[in-house]
Amino acid sequence: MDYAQALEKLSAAGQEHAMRYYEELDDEQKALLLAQIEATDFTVLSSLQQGKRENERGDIKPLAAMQLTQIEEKEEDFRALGLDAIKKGKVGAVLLAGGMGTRLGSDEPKGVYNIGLTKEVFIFQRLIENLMDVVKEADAWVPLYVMTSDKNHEATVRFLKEHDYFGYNSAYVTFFMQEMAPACDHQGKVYLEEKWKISTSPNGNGGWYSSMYQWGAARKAMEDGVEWLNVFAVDNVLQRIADPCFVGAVLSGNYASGAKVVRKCAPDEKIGVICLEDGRPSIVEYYELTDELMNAKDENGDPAYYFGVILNYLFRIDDLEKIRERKLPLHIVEKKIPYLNEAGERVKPQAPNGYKFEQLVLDMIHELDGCLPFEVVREKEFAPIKNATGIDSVESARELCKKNGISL
Ligand SMILES: CC(=O)N[C@H]1[C@@H](OP(=O)(O)O)O[C@H](CO)[C@@H](O)[C@@H]1O
Repeated sequence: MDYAQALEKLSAAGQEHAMRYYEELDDEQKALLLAQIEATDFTVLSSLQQGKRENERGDIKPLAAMQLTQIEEKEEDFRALGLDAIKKGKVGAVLLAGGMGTRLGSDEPKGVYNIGLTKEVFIFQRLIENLMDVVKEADAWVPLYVMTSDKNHEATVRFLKEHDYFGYNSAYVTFFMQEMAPACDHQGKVYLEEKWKISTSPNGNGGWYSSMYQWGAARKAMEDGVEWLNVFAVDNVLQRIADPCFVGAVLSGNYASGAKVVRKCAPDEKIGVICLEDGRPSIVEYYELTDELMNAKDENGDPAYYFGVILNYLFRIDDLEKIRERKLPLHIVEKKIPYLNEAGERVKPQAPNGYKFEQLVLDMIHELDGCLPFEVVREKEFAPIKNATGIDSVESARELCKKNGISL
């Protein structure tokens, strides 16, 4: 893309200011900026300019989960079915690791964070050790796809190589990168992070399959005979991955997808709740949950929206392929975005100064025809690390690891 084409693209989106330092740049910087303008989808910004700040939700109703007692009754059959699929190489695992450890006070990829007390225990290591349990049980490697981002790709690949993938067979590890979306001020104008670089951030965890496809990793998975993908977050160190029982339950019910859920520990716990939206499975994220939904009760007096997702989903690739071209809703999130001011100086804002645009994995569930909410024991499977201390922190996760006999 040359200067004139870039300017035309920017003008059409009302973003000409992104080239205001162009004349000051050297040739390499000019080329970088032009390439970024070519690659960036500015149409996401129009949702803000049209004044659409929030997702409009449909008619929300409760959705029953398959509960622990029901699972226990069929556990043996589910496990056998799941293990068979894993042995045949039909189940892959997708680690969503595009994020940084910023909230933990680290400048490194989140998975590189060491939660050990007496020895090094990195988040990535914990997750790989969990997956190894299944590899041993099935006596088969589970293909592992690791999603990184522009912010952490090299550091992640280097770290895992240096640690010899914590014993995982590297022939079964594939990396792909998450796409980025521009970040803008409250008026919808993109920020610059350098004179030659527009501020961008990872486009949310809903972009994982299209990124996996664009990088050729999805095609490779299909060619290798993978039929199901277990997507999971980097931050839950008790995460059971490619869990044979969960896989078997989803397969036996012939669902397009499954979601591991836990009973919420408080009405305002920060997890998304599984529900029906206009008759289809869906998830309302915690920051979009209204007081009415939060406090609704069922006929037994229990919370009507009791089950929250732990960001561990199983998807059938055939069904993902059907929805790959569909546009997922955009969630507009207010954030602190470092930027260059009028004088060209770098500013690290203390308060939110603009928006990032994200697609969310939970919206993929709504696009699919079916989803099995599958209850798990939270003390055994849910130890998310979001903060350094307090709720959902390194500290609380360590406690839970200890209770599960994991030495740190
Ligand atoms: C978009 C998305 O997937 N959000 C997830 C994710 O939220 P965070 O904002 O990253 O804490 O993790 C939660 C579980 O820890 C899950 O309940 C929620 O739905």
